[in-house]
Amino acid sequence: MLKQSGNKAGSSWRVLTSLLQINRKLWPQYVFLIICIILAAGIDVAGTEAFRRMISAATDSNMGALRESLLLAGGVIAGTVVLGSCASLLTEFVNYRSSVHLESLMVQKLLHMNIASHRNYHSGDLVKRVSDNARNGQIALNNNLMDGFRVFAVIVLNLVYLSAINILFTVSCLVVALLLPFALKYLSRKLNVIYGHKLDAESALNAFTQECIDGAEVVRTTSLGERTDSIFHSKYAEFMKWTKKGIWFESLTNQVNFFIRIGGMIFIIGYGGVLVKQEIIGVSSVVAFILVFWRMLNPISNAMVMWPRVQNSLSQLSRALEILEMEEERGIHNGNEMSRNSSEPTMVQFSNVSFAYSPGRVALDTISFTVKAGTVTAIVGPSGSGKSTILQLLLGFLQPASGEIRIGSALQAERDVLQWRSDISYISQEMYVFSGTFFENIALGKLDATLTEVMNAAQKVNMHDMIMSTPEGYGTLIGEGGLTLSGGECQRISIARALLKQASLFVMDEPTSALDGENEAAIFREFKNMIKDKTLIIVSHKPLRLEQVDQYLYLDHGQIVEQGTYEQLIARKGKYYNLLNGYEEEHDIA
Ligand SMILES: Nc1ncnc2c1ncn2[C@@H]1O[C@H](COP(=O)(O)OP(=O)(O)OP(=O)(O)O)[C@@H](O)[C@H]1O
Repeated sequence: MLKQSGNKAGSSWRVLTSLLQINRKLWPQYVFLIICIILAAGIDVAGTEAFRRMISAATDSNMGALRESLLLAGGVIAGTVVLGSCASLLTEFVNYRSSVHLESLMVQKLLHMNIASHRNYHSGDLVKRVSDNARNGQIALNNNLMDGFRVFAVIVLNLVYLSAINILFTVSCLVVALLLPFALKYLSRKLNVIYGHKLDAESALNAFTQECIDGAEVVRTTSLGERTDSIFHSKYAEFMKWTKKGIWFESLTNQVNFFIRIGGMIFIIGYGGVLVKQEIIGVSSVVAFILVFWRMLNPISNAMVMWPRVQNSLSQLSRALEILEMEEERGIHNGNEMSRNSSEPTMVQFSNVSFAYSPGRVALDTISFTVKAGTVTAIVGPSGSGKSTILQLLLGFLQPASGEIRIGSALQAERDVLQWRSDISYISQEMYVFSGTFFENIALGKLDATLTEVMNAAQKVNMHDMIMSTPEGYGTLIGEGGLTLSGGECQRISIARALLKQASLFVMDEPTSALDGENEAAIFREFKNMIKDKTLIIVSHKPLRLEQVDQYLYLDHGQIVEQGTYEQLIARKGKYYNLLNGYEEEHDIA
């Protein structure tokens, strides 16, 4: 089952504390930013006081007091400019650093996470979690939290200031202002639930869209078109349902916000007028109250929509954290053992190995075999018999439920998985060409490879002439945005990559499935030269009939049912014999 929903990482508080830990190197910058915000709120209060004094001085015709209040206003303007610039520069800095840091942690995690967990997610969903949820969620959270500090500081400092003028008036105004959070609490909670559903629906829609694009050929060449259309529309309708609900609730939130603002202002003007008439406060103080509340209502209104926004960014970030909490491959960070990384041939041994992808569905059932150093073993058998599972276990992508796997004297369960893999040259069934040049793609097998080494490898897989016929030769771009290669050419590139690695053990999963007879023969001729001092394990659907294969393992329903040389299996006239006969008849091979 592919995962779509992302609220596993837990409560908002847990997401917040995890992010604080992740960004601990940025704590000094965060603290400095908060100090700037508090100082800016203090300057805001000083601005109101300067205004109040100006009005008072003007009504009293006191020129000395007017000059002083103008000086104070000048200081307020200068302080606002300096602190505002510091705060915006720091905000940009922490936004950039924290989002890039989170994204890079996620990319590292994706490279190191257990392959079984990786398969639980759709690739489109993973891309969205890294490049959208992590980046936008982190930036939105920073901005919303800093807005929160700003609002808190503005409210507290302004209330202290107003209390110095008249406590009763201040408390009454505060009560009116506090109506806002209570009125909007219910709406915010609803909005949060809606945002969660909307994210899930959007994720499911994106994953399905990517599947349609990736499988475009299959959709077109089968009768899937109409079905695909109807699934897309139902997913789109689900997404739109939550989008519309979200818009409606946002609009309701804004309306409630508006009415409380206007009501509050009417209350302040009315009550202030009564206090002036009773000569308890002066007109300049009422103006100060009006100014402060006019300014405070904005932060309070923002505070009300801020919590749903914080919730939205936290639910985005919980999808990112879910990836960071995934189990990594065993021993990935140990690095305390020296790698063998030798090109000496080595023995491979499976002892009583069992594996099940899910309880009750056994893929491999207590299998044991030995591949002697420097020999070639072909694993054959019908589809679903467990051939690829053996390779996945050998490569350490999967862990056996029971039994042991050894390369030479090294026991897999005791070794760092990266060092273990450094001894293996793997040619996968899925040939992947990265976006880059021919040189870069082949040199992935050996990162310090020279052009001559890369050319040698390309020559061995019959690709050199083709590469030299392209405009830039080995510098020609291939993959996405570059030259498009055929399946067979991609396969030859990945074989060249593996040849360059020069490991002690070659493991090949259907290595020539996309090749025509001529290229297949050429590659196997080359293998013959290459593998004369190597151990080689080949998995194949086809009943490979290669003269250099020393041992065949015939797999059926997760068990090795036949084992021996070509001659032994033919003489036995068992399952391998039948498979070979059937294949040769089907392909008209004499
Ligand atoms: N990721 C997976 N999750 C669940 N079951 C799986 C998974 N991969 C393989 N299986 C099941 O495990 C069994 C062995 O699969 P495996 O891919 O090893 O067979 P195979 O012989 O390599 O098949 P093929 O030749 O078609 O590639 C099959 O029953 C298959 O359905």
